[in-house]
Amino acid sequence: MSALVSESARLSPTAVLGGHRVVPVVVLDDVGAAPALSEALLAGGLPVAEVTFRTPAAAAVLRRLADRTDLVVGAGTVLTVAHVDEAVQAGARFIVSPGLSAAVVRRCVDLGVPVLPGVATASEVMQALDLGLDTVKFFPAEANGGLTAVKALAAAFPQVRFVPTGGITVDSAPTYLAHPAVAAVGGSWMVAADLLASGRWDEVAGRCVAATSLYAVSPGDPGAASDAGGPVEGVGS
Ligand SMILES: O=C(O)C(=O)C[C@H](O)[C@H](O)COP(=O)(O)O
Repeated sequence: MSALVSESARLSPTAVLGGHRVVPVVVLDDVGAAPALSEALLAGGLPVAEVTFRTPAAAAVLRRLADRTDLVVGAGTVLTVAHVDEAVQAGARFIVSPGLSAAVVRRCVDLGVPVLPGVATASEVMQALDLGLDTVKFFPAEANGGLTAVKALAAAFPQVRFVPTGGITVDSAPTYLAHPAVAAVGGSWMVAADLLASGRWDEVAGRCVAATSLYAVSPGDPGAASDAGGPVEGVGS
């Protein structure tokens, strides 16, 4: 294994997920709701959250969620190097972007934080490969051709794994997850804004249970759930 491959494996954003293959994408502007959200995710058996940097409260929400060492919390909608720094300081254990910024990727690599940049085209996959990555988000998945597009990209790039996100539902997720090039999917359906706003935590937990029923968590996966509280530097090591 080359040094480049070894490094990219160490920084794999999916290794940090502890074998989980659905990433709840959270948009929350009420920091006070973070503890209840943590409990709902844990009760639903899906101890993972991507907190999007789309609200002024994002860093504070991320910090509150990351207080729980039994949750793996990352940051989404990370657009700039400054966002990366803010997210990591708040406890983000992985970074997700809607697009591919070499500056964002390089900052994450420098900090030793797994990064999942968004791609929508073959050219962007090639840029990700040039940056030493082997796992990318496919975004916005449904708007860009869905599973048909994933299959076409995977045929050209068999060394790449994809995390389709954007427009995916509990109904469409299984067909994505069944494709060998799909490492995981992201989505907001189990943490929908209306559920969070109205405090329907039982429904959030129930949707998490339904999401986890779509895949089997392999105990042999790198960064397995028992390591969920480990430091970023330990991911995949
Ligand atoms: O900006 C980012 O980095 C993101 O992560 C965007 C989210 O992945 C999508 O907004 C989730 O899409 P829905 O499941 O359709 O709500």
